[in-house]
Amino acid sequence: MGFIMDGLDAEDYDRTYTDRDLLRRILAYFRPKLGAMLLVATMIVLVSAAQAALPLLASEGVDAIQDGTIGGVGWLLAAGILLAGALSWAFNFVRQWYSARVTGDVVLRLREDAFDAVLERDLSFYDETPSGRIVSRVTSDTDDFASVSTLTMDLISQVLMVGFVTVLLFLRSVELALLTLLVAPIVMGLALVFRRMARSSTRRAQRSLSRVNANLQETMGGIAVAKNFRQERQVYDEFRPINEQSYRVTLRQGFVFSAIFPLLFLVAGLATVALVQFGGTSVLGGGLSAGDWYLFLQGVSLFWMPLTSIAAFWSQFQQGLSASERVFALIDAPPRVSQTGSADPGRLAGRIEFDDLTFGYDAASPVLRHFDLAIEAGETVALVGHTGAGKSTLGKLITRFYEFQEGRLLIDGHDIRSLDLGAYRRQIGAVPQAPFLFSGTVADNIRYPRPAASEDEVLAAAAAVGGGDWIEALPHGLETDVGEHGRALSMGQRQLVALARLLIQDPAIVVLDEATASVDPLTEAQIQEGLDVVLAGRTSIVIAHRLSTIEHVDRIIVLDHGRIVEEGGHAELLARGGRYCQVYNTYFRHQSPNYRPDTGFVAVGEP
Ligand SMILES: Nc1ncnc2c1ncn2[C@@H]1O[C@H](COP(=O)(O)OP(=O)(O)OP(=O)(O)O)[C@@H](O)[C@H]1O
Repeated sequence: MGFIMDGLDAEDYDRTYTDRDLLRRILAYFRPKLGAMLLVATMIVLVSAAQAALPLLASEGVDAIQDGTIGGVGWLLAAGILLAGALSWAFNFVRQWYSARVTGDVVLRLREDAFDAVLERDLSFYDETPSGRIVSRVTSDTDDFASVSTLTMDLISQVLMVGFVTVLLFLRSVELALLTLLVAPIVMGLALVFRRMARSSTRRAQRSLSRVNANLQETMGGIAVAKNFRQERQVYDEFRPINEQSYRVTLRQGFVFSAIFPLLFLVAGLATVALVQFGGTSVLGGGLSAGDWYLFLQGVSLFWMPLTSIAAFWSQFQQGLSASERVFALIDAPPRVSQTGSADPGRLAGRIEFDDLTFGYDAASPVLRHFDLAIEAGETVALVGHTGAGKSTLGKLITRFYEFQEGRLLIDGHDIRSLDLGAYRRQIGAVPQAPFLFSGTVADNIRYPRPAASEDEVLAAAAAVGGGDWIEALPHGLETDVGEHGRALSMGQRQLVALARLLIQDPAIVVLDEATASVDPLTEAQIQEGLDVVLAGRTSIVIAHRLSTIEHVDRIIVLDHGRIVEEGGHAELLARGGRYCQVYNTYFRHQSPNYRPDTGFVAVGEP
């Protein structure tokens, strides 16, 4: 199937539930709504009885016409039909209203649970799963699930009506009733065969849709870059096959679903022909009244409607089932980061020790092998090294976003796995290269880690960073709106906000991925001053990209392919002429204020 199925594989955490498990999970969501469900069930019975009464009354009318008594009972029958219609409408209204409420409440809970599960996932989950796919599970999949419950109630109502009609038919003529029923197993058999095909094609259609979503999400996220490089065409070319795949998979699904109808109608048509033939002959022979025959012909259409609609709804039903499967898989995905204890770490001093630690994003190809490193409490360490050396990886392990495979990671001498994760993370301040700001004001963003922080605290934090001059440059000071993702602020200003935010958080350990984007010298100086304030008294691990940082830290650690190849102070390492000098020549030399092109190289000795 090649192209059509490319990229539609399950996510790592996807699983297939048995129908029983799935049903049990779904029912668990409905259980708290038992009262409303009972009311809906009662309404369903009443609606079905009222609807089944209609053909019965009409058949009485036909009989009355035949034996000439219609003049006497006609108005009574007409009133009865009117009443049955009105009651059926009223019961149906109550049923629809309550079932909409039940469904709405269930989707509300399911969506909350799914969103909760998403928030609980480790960062590794977000690295591996495109955000569009996650969004698709929380939104459209839960919607599809809602349609299952609505359909289930519709189906129950129809099946009940079939029950009433069947009883009526048997009361009138056992042979004709048996003839009508004879076809039911054939239809059910067809529906069962169809079930399996429908479920897998639906699952693929949903995956292809979430692929479209993921692509759109990524495109929107990087639209500025795409436009900058005039890559709109390439973006379009990437989108086209994904969209086309979704089209083909959906078409295939449509084909599978439409194949069942002609078959069902054929079987239904044959059964009706037989009834017309047998019934007609019986009426002529006097074995059956015209009214009964009419009832059978009406009954058979009432009887067929639910069966064909089961098949018609099957697509949505399957869609809903596999949607619920996808939502439950998201909710049930086991965490990668597993804590063995929940000890309260108290206020951390901040000593960090990697002890013979082995870690790989993929366990088969470790990034760190038997890695040892001790960072003392309050020490500021700069990690340097070529791209892919493992600098960010160390940060991700300290922030406990990833689970390592072997060895130990000790925080103040305690195994990191034994700590209460929430309490531990609250004491870790992580600043990514491009700090993320939420929509709102600068003050809101500074206050983010501690919403209860007072205005004065926010102002003090902002003022402590870079002398606070930067606040005056903002159009409305701390009340300036930062725009979506902080786009209304310059890169430098966003970094200053992130530093002030750290002061409000007051973490014991800071993991800072320095921005590579260059900022003007004034902002650079403000950031440096801000860093001095923010990092003072805390253990700091800086993935260093700025010369001024590496000149000031307590210790520089040079990483290469996940190993420490050199460590020490800036001057000491420069004098040594080793690996640090290579890194320095490549990344830091040109940042010196006295830099002239092709100057400032530090001699590197033979390794
Ligand atoms: N989420 C991930 N999944 C799989 N492999 C990853 C992931 N993140 C990093 N890696 C791999 O791990 C290795 C170390 O990456 P890491 O990001 O730690 O390097 P780095 O030194 O921080 O590089 P840079 O300076 O470019 O950020 C690289 O080979 C990289 O390809």
